[in-house]
Amino acid sequence: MTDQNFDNDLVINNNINNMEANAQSTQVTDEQVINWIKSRRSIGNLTIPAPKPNQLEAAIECAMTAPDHKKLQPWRFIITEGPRRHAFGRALLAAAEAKALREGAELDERTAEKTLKMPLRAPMIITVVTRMQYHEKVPAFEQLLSTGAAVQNLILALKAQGFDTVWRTGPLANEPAVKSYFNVGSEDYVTAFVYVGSSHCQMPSRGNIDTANFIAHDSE
Ligand SMILES: Cc1cc2nc3c(=O)[nH]c(=O)nc-3n(C[C@H](O)[C@H](O)[C@H](O)COP(=O)(O)O)c2cc1C
Repeated sequence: MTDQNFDNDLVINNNINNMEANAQSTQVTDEQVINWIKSRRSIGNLTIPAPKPNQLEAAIECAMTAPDHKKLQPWRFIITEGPRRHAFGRALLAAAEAKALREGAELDERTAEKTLKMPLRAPMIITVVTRMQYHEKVPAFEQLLSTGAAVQNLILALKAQGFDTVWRTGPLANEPAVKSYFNVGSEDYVTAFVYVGSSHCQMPSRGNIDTANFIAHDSE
């Protein structure tokens, strides 16, 4: 991002502390944007408010700008809210029971209760599915990665509008009972459950991010 970009058009909504649609906008610096990206933290327990339809739409539009080889648009977004979270919980429980049975184990009552209540940890869950398409130039892993990029855009766009999130998938996400609940084909993947809501929780900052062991320069 150059200073010129910044001067010209970099405006983001500054309503992080004001979840009511306060249309105040502020010009921000490149450094502020970088620090804002680095400040993202996952929050496990979320409450209302959840995004309004226009906020959700904006976030999904951002998700759909993810890099996408051959424009396959392999992603689908399924919104679960309100009482449907109980139905989703029942699907997770059915999945956990089937998995346990398959593995010759038994689900104890505490785990069953916890599983049933999982979707109640946020007022909204966005299930992101990768709908695999055959394309000779776009292997499955690229379609999954593209969906992952869409999820990250979604999360950042929700954060920009004042919402907290956590990306969960867990061992039940692609169990048959869950896929069947969301009408996900056998070749397709539940790529994310993005739990969305609000929180007053202040997560500790990440501190310094040490990149040294993660970067190599291609040189002779
Ligand atoms: C594909 C994927 C699946 C994940 N599944 C879970 C999960 O099931 N449960 C969980 O607690 N965290 C899960 N995480 C990790 C959290 O989203 C989060 O990144 C992690 O708790 C670290 O917190 P931070 O985002 O604040 O750094 C998953 C992350 C990814 C990318």
